[in-house]
Amino acid sequence: MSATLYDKLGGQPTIEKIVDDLHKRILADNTLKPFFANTDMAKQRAHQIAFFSLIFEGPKQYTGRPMDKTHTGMSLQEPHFDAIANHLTEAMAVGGASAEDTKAALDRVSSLKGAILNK
Ligand code: HEM
Repeated sequence: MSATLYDKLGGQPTIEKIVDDLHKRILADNTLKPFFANTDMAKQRAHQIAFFSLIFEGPKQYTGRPMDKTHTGMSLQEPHFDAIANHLTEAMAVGGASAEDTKAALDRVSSLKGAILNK
């Protein structure tokens, strides 16, 4: 059996590192930061780690809401999505992910774009 993307990335410790770096980048980005003004970032961290585990074929531990319900009413536009995708790409590079694994991860996240933008 071939390794899952979750395993190839380095499992839970790497996903945690990537999410921490991603959240640092999001909160340092003035176009994104306001969206998270009322968000409990500790809870968000746990949900994001669990969500990536789910879509990268790691352990199924996600108990958050589906992507369309979560992001409804935020008036999210394509540039918001692209900004987070770019921060994720950089966080993955810093986390030591290969270009191939980063592309595979971004492909999965991008397949959720319609749901996240509620379009
Ligand atoms: C790029 C792909 C994205 C993914 C994979 C993603 C994933 C998630 C996940 C897993 C949650 C937690 C859901 C829950 O707790 O039930 C969440 C919440 C949230 N997301 Fe996203 N998201 C994305 C894009 C965005 C964008 C572009 C924005 C706004 C700029 C955004 C803003 C938020 C906010 C504000 C919350 C927290 C809502 C709350 O406080 O309850 N997300 N997202």
